[in-house]
Amino acid sequence: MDDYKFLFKVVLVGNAGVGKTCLVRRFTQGLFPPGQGATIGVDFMIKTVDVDNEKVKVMGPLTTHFHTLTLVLQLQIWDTAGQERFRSITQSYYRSAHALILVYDISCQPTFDCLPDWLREIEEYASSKVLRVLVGNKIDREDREIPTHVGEEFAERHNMYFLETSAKEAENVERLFMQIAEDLMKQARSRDLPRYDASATSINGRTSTVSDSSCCSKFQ
Ligand SMILES: Nc1nc2c(ncn2[C@@H]2O[C@H](COP(=O)(O)OP(=O)(O)OP(=O)(O)O)[C@@H](O)[C@H]2O)c(=O)[nH]1
Repeated sequence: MDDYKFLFKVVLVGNAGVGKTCLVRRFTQGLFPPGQGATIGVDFMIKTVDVDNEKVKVMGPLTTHFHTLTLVLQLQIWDTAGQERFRSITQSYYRSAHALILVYDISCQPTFDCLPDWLREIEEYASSKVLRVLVGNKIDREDREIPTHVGEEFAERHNMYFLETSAKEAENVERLFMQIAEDLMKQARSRDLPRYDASATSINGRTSTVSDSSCCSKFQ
């Protein structure tokens, strides 16, 4: 059995208090922390999100047989501080991100108004290939200020995926991260999973990389 471990870096950004930490805690620990304090600098968590098996045909000079590959997918989720004073620290985490989640609070107009500033930062510091997702959080709240279609239009205009979530009510949180994982996995598969052909007698020792900034390796 051969295992391939894919590690993808996902970074959350957005104004202070929009719920970045709560989204991460909901996804990684299944809870909504009471009295969540502001993030200082950057925090990170790892979650193994998917284990997939793939049968591949291995054709040797004498025999042809099937091999089962176990694909293990991990998300390394970086939760950055929204406060301005941490900005120079958090910027340094953009570069190696495979996906960036830009979060605003649907009940707080200023967090939406700041999105263009965040996009400028992303453009300046992140890879141009980064997967960008816009998230309107706190949809459980009744004092909504930003209608869904406004968020949707903004995302469309800037080539981003869009999703509304509630970390509190666990709405769309799993879907958000799983969609990202699936997309990144799709990219990785189309690029770098080893190919098996007539000349391949052994698949041992192959290493798969997700992209130039990735950390993805075969483990024994
Ligand atoms: N109603 C509601 N409140 C939420 C939700 N998500 C987070 N909150 C609340 O919003 C506040 C800020 O949440 P955090 O997760 O700390 O926000 P943050 O974006 O990580 O903030 P910084 O670390 O300062 O950047 C907390 O009081 C949370 O309880 C949500 O989905 N619904």
